[in-house]
Amino acid sequence: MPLTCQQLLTQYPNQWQAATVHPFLTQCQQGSIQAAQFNTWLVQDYHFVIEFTRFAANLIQAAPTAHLDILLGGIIALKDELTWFQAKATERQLNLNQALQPTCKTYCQFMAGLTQQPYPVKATAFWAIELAYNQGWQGHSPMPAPYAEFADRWGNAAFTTYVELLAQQADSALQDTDETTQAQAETAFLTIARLEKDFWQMAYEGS
Ligand SMILES: Cc1ncc(CO)c(N)n1
Repeated sequence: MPLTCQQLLTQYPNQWQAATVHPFLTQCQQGSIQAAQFNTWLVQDYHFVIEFTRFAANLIQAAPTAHLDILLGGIIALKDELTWFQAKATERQLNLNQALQPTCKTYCQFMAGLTQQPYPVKATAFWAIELAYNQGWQGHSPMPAPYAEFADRWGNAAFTTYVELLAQQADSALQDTDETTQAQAETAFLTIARLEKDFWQMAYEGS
């Protein structure tokens, strides 16, 4: 039986919960997050999304033709997202040219390493990274201003649909793979779960 995205979620509920439920999100929802902590997350996530965009390009390079339409839609969303991050940083008078924190650097290096993996592993990882934010922000919605627009960006229903389509594409790529590739996809999923948890925590560790 080939591995599926749903199977990964069913098999590792605790790891996935830790990736998508965190005091950072709870405090955004309660409006009690410290500005410095939110700003740390924002600047680091901007850098993360830059690297994620490069990963998306690499995924497209390896994708079967039938998967391009959904992935190109993702690229358009990332173009908007990068511009939006810049606008949010300007509003908050944040300098985006800050050094990457160790956790962000580790996550970016992990994504760069995924480019060496076979397409089914890349597709599973791309899905998991988007699902983490979709579920994390949606699961702590609604949020009060000024956090509502952050919660909506990743928690909105259209984004949920996009993530479901990414799961279908990853599932179809996983269908015809050997056990080694499936094990690599599973390892990537678990690494992403850990890095997502660490990424929320990072907001409390630097400024
Ligand atoms: C850390 C992290 N994970 C996932 C996403 C979703 O793209 C993001 N922006 N940042």
